[in-house]
Order: sequence, then structure tokens, then C-alpha cells
Amino acid sequence: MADSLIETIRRDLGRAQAAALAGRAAAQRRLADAHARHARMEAAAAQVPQRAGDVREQQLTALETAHRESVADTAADAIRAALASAPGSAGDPWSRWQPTPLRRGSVPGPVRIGTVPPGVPALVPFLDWAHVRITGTDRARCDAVLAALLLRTLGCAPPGSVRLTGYDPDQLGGGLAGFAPLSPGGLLTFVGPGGLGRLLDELVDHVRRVNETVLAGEYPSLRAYAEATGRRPEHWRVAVLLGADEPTRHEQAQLARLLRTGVACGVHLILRGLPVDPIVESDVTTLATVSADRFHGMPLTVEGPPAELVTAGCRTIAAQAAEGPEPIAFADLLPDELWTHSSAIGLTAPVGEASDGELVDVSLADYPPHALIGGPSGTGKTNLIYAWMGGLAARYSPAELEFYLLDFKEGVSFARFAPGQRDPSWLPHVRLVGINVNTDREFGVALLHFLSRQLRARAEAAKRHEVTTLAELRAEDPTGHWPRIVAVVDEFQVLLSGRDALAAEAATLLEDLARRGRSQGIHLVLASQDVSGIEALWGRSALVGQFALRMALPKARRILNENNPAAESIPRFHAVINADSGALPGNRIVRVPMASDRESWSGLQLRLWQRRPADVAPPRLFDGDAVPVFPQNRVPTPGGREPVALLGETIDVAGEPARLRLPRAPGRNLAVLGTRLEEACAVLASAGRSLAAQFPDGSARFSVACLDPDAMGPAGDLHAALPEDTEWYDVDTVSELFAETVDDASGTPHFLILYAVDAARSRAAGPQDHLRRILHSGPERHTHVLGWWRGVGRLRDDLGGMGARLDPIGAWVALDVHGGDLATLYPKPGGPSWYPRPWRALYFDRTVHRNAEAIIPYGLS
Ligand SMILES: Nc1ncnc2c1ncn2[C@@H]1O[C@H](COP(=O)(O)OP(=O)(O)OP(=O)(O)O)[C@@H](O)[C@H]1O
Repeated sequence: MADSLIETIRRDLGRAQAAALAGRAAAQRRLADAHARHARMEAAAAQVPQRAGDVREQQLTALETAHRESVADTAADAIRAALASAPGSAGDPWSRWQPTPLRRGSVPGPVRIGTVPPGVPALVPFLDWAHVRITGTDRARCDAVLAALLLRTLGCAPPGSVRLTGYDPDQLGGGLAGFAPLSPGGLLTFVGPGGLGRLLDELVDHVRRVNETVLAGEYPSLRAYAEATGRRPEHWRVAVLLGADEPTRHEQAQLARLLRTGVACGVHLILRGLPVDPIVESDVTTLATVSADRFHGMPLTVEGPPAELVTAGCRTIAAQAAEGPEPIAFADLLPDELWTHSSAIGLTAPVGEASDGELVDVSLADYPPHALIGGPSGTGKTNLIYAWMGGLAARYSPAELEFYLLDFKEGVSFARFAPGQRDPSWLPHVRLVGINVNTDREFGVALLHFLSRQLRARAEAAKRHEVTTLAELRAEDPTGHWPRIVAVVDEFQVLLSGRDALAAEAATLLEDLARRGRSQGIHLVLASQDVSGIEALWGRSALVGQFALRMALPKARRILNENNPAAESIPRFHAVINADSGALPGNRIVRVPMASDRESWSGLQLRLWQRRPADVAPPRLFDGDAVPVFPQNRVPTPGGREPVALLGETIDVAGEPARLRLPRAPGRNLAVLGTRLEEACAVLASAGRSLAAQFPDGSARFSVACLDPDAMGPAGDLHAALPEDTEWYDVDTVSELFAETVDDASGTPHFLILYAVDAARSRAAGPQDHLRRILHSGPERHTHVLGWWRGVGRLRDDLGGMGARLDPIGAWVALDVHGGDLATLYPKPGGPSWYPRPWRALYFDRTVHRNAEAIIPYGLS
């Protein structure tokens, strides 16, 4: 399948290149024909006797005009075609020439050596296409052709990828003097007068080696190899042979071999003066003879480069070559065609290149199922994740691969995968992005729970189909939706930090996912800059063992085996990839391209986004720094079985509202506990507004009482948002509300929304008795209190003081109240584990919860 694809691509590329060359050659032929026709006409005209009449003269003028126009058109075509096929260093005028190297793996086109009338560039195919023989009697013109050919060729090729050897017995290298700056770096060497045979032997050997070990019967030429793979594993070898002596028989034989076989293996000869056996010449298809005088029969104006440009250009090229090859670009990691791979047996994409230029693939599959990425801050972990994700997202469609991404760091590195205000595009594979999660470990745990549920669903489906692996399940259930799931958690050590119930829960979930995820196509990628994260895992050897794929950035510690120091010595932007749990022999060192800057990433995301299937929704974005807005569209509609109050957003994968059901049943009151005024008001506002939406036309009664002057603003806002007949009470009138409500037997639902309700007690004892009775027996009559108490102690006082039963409070939302203080309201000894933090609350409803859950109050505006 892959072979035939490569074959098709190779054929198409070959055809396109051939068509371009043929087009240019045809235009040049037409031009030459037109010139020849013109010459014939002129000759004919000269034969015409003087006595020929005016008529004939006119006919000739008309013919002449038509000819000129046709020549002009053809010439314009030829110029256009030539300019297009020799861009940049291949054809730019010398006045603005500079090296413009092709991307590695590209196939070079022809280069310009001069022009033919009327200014059509004369192009010569060279690297990957032909050997060149330069003929002509004028040495200076021949030198100029050679210099143009060489300098343009060097300027087009990636620096260092062309190795020149000069054989110049007459001038002892003088013919290539300008190219001397290439010598110190080994890009130009000379062989002495007696050295031709040795040079040819060496080149023949090189050809043999390339044929045997590189092409290995799989590709007909390095050009085909490069077209198929986008890589070029060998340098070009260019031998400039300027000899005039008759070669020996052996040299002739070697020359003939190279002429026949060199081009396919990247060995090119430039011959001047060296005789070529006519039999060999007639047999060789890859020898371009270039006369320094005429080109396709037309007079050639040779354009040799100025001497100082040759030196300066070679100096630049030598310097660039010394710096080493340009790092591969992110684009080099991407396949030619998007979304053609199947993830049935695994996920594979390259993350960079090895020192031999080979792309290094990194896989997740049954083995290795999970990855650990480590390196100090700023060493490129995020960039490596981008590079890998890009390669994967380009190969596998969203039906094959889904990402869940969580970043415990401050900052927004994953935010761009979700639609934003500046860039509406999003990555279609991403189902969830969590950013600024640093204080919300609950969100990390929620993701792990979500993945566990996916795992269970897959395991059950596998059982139903009597299979054990994802690959088998997909084969048995081809219409099912079973993408591989990759969950990336950056700075995952945060999840395991804190010796508390949450950390323990996270570790247990991780261990289970790591163990059982492997066969169900659920893969974990955990990244950390901090050894402690790795150490946290180290304590659980069963867990660590599952993370067989290790990626260590420079100076990463403890990601690889203890006796594997490779990460210590790799340069910047490199990584050690090891799919063997960090064992020394498994090391592959890669150079990772820049993938995380906007220019590199955006183009890919846009392409993938434009291709997104219609049924794929944008990812859910959880931003720990954002305040969620009240979800009007999630409020229950009137006519439900029982009223439901929305209190805030749950810290969960779906971000569902936290709901409080208020049926006619004892204990159906809500206590908001703590001193944080804004959050308390936000919770009451959400509850009040959501309840009001379920009771149109005065079918329920709402009463708002505000006993804290600081809460007047928000309480007033809620009052204004509730039905018109909502009553308003303050510290002076609230006792009337209690007195009137305590014996209300009308059965009409009545919601008392009470701000700082504990302040009533300081006034008089009477209202307290009423309030206590309302809390106790109101809910059965559909009278519910949604009250804010500024501390658990104050609530207890309102319910009867020390030892009072807190049963009437069936549900509570705690703000800045520590877990231990909530013990009396919680079924488990010691209370819930809760570390109060801004704009977060802990919600517990004893009728539904086993454990309290963290929520985020909705914003007031
Ligand atoms: N291969 C690369 N080529 C060029 N620049 C890179 C490469 N990798 C990373 N960088 C640059 O280095 C900087 C740090 O990279 P990155 O954010 O990926 O590191 P990190 O290890 O995730 O750091 P932190 O943990 O602090 O977020 C970035 O500015 C990034 O642009």
C-alpha cells in the first residue's frame, strides 16, 4: 500500500519535472526554428532580382512583421518558462545573486549560464539530471560557463551537500581559483596531475557503495529516493575534470562507468578537454554537452559571475556548511497527505531527525503504551509535545485519534488548540483543553475519572465482542467509534503533590489507567520539569514500568536509566528518545524542529480545521483563571418534577452545572458557609435566578433578605432579577418574614434567599426560633431556605447551639471554611479534605454525594 503510494508520488513528481523541462526545451526549440526560418527568408530575399515589383516587396514586409511578432511571442514564452524553472540562485542576475539553498530532500532544477537572443536564459540541467561537458575554443568563455554552472549549483544546494574535486593538470587548480574558500571545510579538494585514475577509482567505488547500501534495489536513483522520502542520505560528488591529456585505458573505462551510472548515485562530472570515447558518448543519456559559443544552435552570451562574487559566495556557503545543516523544519515532520493512517495497532509520528538525517519515529501502541517527558524549564518539552502532536494530528484523522490536554503550569500553552478570539480555528482531534489548572488538581482527577470510564466502556465492548485489544475490537466492530486516546498532562507532578486524599486518588487512577489503558488504546503522556514529579512516580514501580517510552530533554534527570547519562550531553533543542524504559542501548538522539511558534503551528491547524468532519465539535476549554458565566441555556424549564437550583460549575470534564434538587422533603435547604462575600452572593444569585426561571406567572414565592450592608448591591441585583412580586427584607424586617413564613400552610413553593442570615440573631432571639422551625419543617411544605451563614459556628448557633442537630441542612456550599470545621456536616470522620482558595467552593448534598465536590461559582455579571 505504502510502496504503491510512494511509487505513484515518485512517478507524478518525475512527470511534473519532466514536463517542465520538456516545456522549456520545446520553447527553446521553437525559438531556434523561428530564427532558422528567418535566416532562410533573408537568404531567399537576397536572391530576388532587383526588378521584383512593389507587390513582392510588400509581401515580404508583411511576412517579416508576422515573423517578428511570432518570434517575440515565442521568445516571451521561452523567457517565462526559463525564469520559472531556474528561480533564486539558479537563475537570478549576478547583480542580486546570493545563495538560496533548496530544502533538504528537494530535487534541484537547471541553472543559467547565459542568454540567447533575444534575452532567453540558457539553462543547463545538472545536479540529479546530467553530467556536463563544456566545449569551445575560447578558454575565458569556457571558464565563465564553468564558474556560472558551479556557483549557481553550489548556491542552490543545501550548504555542504556538494563536495567538489578539481583535476586541473594544466593550470594546477587555477581554473577553480575563485572557489578556494570551500577548501578549508573540505568542500573542495584537488588531485594532482597524476591523480585522475585514483579519483575515478574512488568515485566508482562511491557509486558502488551507494547502489549497494543506499538505493539497495529499492530506488533507481538518489533523485527518486529524495522524491519518495523527502530526504537525501548522500552528498553530491562533483568532479571537475579539466585535463587535456589522453586518459589511459583504465581511466577511460572508469570514466565510461561514471558517465553511465554516476548521476543516479549523485556523482556528477564536469568535463572540459578530456576526450570521451564516441561509442560511450552515443550510449550515455545523461551527458549534456554545452558549447561556450552556441546554445541550441543560437549564439550564446555567456554570463560568468564576477570574480569577487565567486569568492564571497563560496565564503558564505563554506560558513553555512561549517555551522552544520539547517535544522529540519516542522513541515518536514508532516506527511504529504493528511489523515491517511490507521491507528488500529498504534500511533506513530516523527519528532525530529537523527544526526544521519533520518527522521526518528516515536510510537504509542501496546508497547510502549505510555510516555514520560522530562527536562528542566525552557529546554523544549512543550515544543517537543507540539512537534509530536502535529505529526500525529496530520497522519491520523479525528476518528482515529483524540487528544485530552492538561497543563498544570501557569500560562496558556495549550490554549491555541481551542477556538480563541484572535484565531477561531481549533484542532479537530482535541476534545478537552485544560489550562491554568495549577490550583485545580480536582480537574486533573476529573480527567482521570473520565478516562477510567472510557476504559471501562472499552473493556465492556471488548468483552461483548470476545476480544482483548483495541485492534481486535476495531476489527470486530468496524462501525464503532474507537479512536486511540492520548492524554497529555504537562507538569503532572502537581497532580501527585500534597500528601492528601486527592493525590492518593490521582495516583491510584493513574496506576490503573497505565496498567489497563495499554490494550484499550488509552495512552498517557506525562511531562515534568521537576524531578519530584518523577520521584513521585518512582515510588510506584508498577506505575513507572508502564511508561516505557522516555523522552529526555537536555539535562533531564531520572527520566532515563540511572546508568544512562545521554541527556547530560545533548545540545539544545535535542532530545533522547528511548522506547526501552530508558535503557542505554535504546537511545536515539534527535534534533527537534521548532514547532510551537505561531508560524510553524498555525498553518497546520488551519488546514486540519478546514478539513474537520461536520460532526466534530470544538474542544471544551477549561481555564482555571476564568470565571464561568451563568449558563442560561442549562437552566431547567418550567414543569419539571421538582425545582432544581444551579450553584456553580463542576470541575469536571463536561463542566456540568452543580445542581441542588429541592423536592418536598426534610432537609432540602442550602447553607452557604464562609466569609467570602462575593462568592457567597454569586452562589445565591445563581440559585435564585435558576429557580425563578422554573416558576412563571407567580407560581412560586420568592423572598430576599439582606442583613449585611456590604451585600446590598448583589442582593439588590438578584431581587431585581427575580419575579416582580419578590419581597425584600432587611435587618429590621426579616423577623416579619420568619414569623409569617413559619406557619404558612398554603403549599405554594416559597424560596427564602437570605444574605448573612446569622446577623438576625444578634438582634433578638425570637426570629431564631422561627428560622429554626422553618429550616426543620419548611421543606416538607415546599418552603426552602437558601441562606448564607458567615461560619459553621454561626449556623450551629442558629440551629440551637453546641450539640444542635444539623439535619435541616441537607446541602451546603463551603467557601473559606477548612475541612475540619465541616466535620459536623459531613458523614466521614474528620470532614472533607478541602483547602479554601479564591473563587472555588466545596459542595455537598447528602442525598447525592459520597464525597464533596469542588465547584466554581458562576460570575455575577
Ligand atoms: N526545537 C526548538 N527549536 C527552536 N526553539 C525552540 C525549540 N524548542 C524550544 N524552543 C524555544 O525554547 C523556549 C522554551 O521551550 P518550551 O516552552 O518548549 O520549553 P519547556 O521545557 O516546555 O519549558 P517550560 O517547562 O518552562 O514551559 C521557547 O521559547 C521555544 O520557542
